[in-house]
Amino acid sequence: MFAARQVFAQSQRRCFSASVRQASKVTVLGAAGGIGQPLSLLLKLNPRVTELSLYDVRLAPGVAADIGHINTKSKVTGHEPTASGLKEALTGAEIVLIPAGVPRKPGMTRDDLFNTNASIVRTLATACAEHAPEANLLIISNPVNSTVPICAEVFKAKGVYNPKRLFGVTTLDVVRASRFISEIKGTDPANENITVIGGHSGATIVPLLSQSGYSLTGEKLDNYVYRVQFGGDEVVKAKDGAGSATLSMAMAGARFAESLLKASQGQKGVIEPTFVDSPLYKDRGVDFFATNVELGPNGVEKIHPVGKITDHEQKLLDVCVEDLAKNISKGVEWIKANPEK
Ligand SMILES: NC(=O)C1=CN([C@@H]2O[C@H](COP(=O)(O)OP(=O)(O)OC[C@H]3O[C@@H](n4cnc5c(N)ncnc54)[C@H](O)[C@@H]3O)[C@@H](O)[C@H]2O)C=CC1
Ligand SMILES: O=C([O-])CC(=O)C(=O)O
Repeated sequence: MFAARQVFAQSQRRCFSASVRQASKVTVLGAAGGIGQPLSLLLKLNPRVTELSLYDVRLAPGVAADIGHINTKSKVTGHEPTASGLKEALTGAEIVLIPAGVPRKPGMTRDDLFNTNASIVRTLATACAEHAPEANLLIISNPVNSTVPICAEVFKAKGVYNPKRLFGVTTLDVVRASRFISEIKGTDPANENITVIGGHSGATIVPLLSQSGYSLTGEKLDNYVYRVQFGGDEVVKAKDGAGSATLSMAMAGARFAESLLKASQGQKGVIEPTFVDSPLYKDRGVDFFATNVELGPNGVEKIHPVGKITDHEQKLLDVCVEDLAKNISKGVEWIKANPEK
């Protein structure tokens, strides 16, 4: 009996160590930018990260040297666009975050960034498919609604696409939705977790206040929804030509990476909203959709359905799905016409 129990305990330990990672290399592509620097700083402060690899077309070794002096255990390396720079930055990564690309200026939509950022993301996704095909890929570069489908096509073309490992980072929408309702209701934002579904721009961002038991109506509801959908524009306007959200985005990206690390290190019930390859609206031409997603050692563990919503939320959702279908097919068509050479 005792021997049998010992064998069982040993096999349990083996199972645990097979699925739970002890070393976690995290790579940031675009690490010297407005988001990249504070994001890298927050990752350096995270004890779950054992190696932090920073790549940018400029300044990454400098950022790495600076962050590397912080007295936490993780090793920090900086990589430049040399012949082997991207390969070294990516090899062995468990998580790759991509905030590389240009940000908006006042008067621009996220879609106005498409022409520049699509090719940056294509190049970086190609390198990820070659050097870190099994990593979790977290796309921050806008327009997320189109850059995520571009990455999926790059991975498919290389024969390494795993839909469970590709994530558009929409965490900032949830962070804002939670903060803004706490301002209205006088609650602690740390206790708010408003579900936000859809995509990551304007009308594709759909907050589901009703699922948290709130029932704003009329102008109050319209103002709230508008603020969540166009929170990014608020920051773009306030920065007055110097870019878009960087610090709140760094926090949101670090939170999402932390959740993935927790899940890969064995924690159960880790749920984050994220824009993933999703079955929910494929029949309406939408292959990617953000809802709450349970994370696990293999990336996406379970995609939650939208759940019960009000008629008003359903109207917002219908507009969202129509816009998203266009954003997604724009990315797919572009990458098919412009594959990486
Ligand atoms: N998903 C989201 O919720 C959010 C997304 N964003 C998006 O994140 C992106 C980055 O924004 P910021 O950091 O403010 O811009 P930034 O201009 O401050 O930084 C971008 C960095 O990317 C680097 N870069 C450019 N091309 C590269 C390449 N081929 N390889 C590696 N690095 C490259 C640049 O050198 C720069 O350091 C923008 O597209 C922005 O719209 C911004 C806020 C929120
Ligand atoms: O608004 C932008 O361009 C940047 C962004 O995605 C956000 O802040 O949500």
